[in-house]
Amino acid sequence: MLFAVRMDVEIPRDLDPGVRADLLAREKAYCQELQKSGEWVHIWRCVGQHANISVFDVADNEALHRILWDLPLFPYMRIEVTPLARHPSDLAAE
Ligand SMILES: O=C(O)C[C@H]1C=CC(=O)O1
Repeated sequence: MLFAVRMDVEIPRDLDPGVRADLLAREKAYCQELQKSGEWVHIWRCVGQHANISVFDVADNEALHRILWDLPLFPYMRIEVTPLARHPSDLAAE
């Protein structure tokens, strides 16, 4: 199942710099691990914002929920999930 996910990140400005650096490093490693497994298909930066739009290809809603819940930055994110279906005008669907 495909999902578009928008993640808006807001890390408190007063967070300890070491904690912040560790969180960002763990987030990057987790994201890249899921890209290698094929579940995190795309990640795009939203220009000028600490936000991304990503596409996930996962087994079901529960699998996506688990992935998002385990994001190291999860406590500092607002997340919007949109389930995707093939568009009838998509050439690939013909
Ligand atoms: O900066 C972000 O967009 C948040 C986050 C999601 C994956 C990752 O590596 O960082």
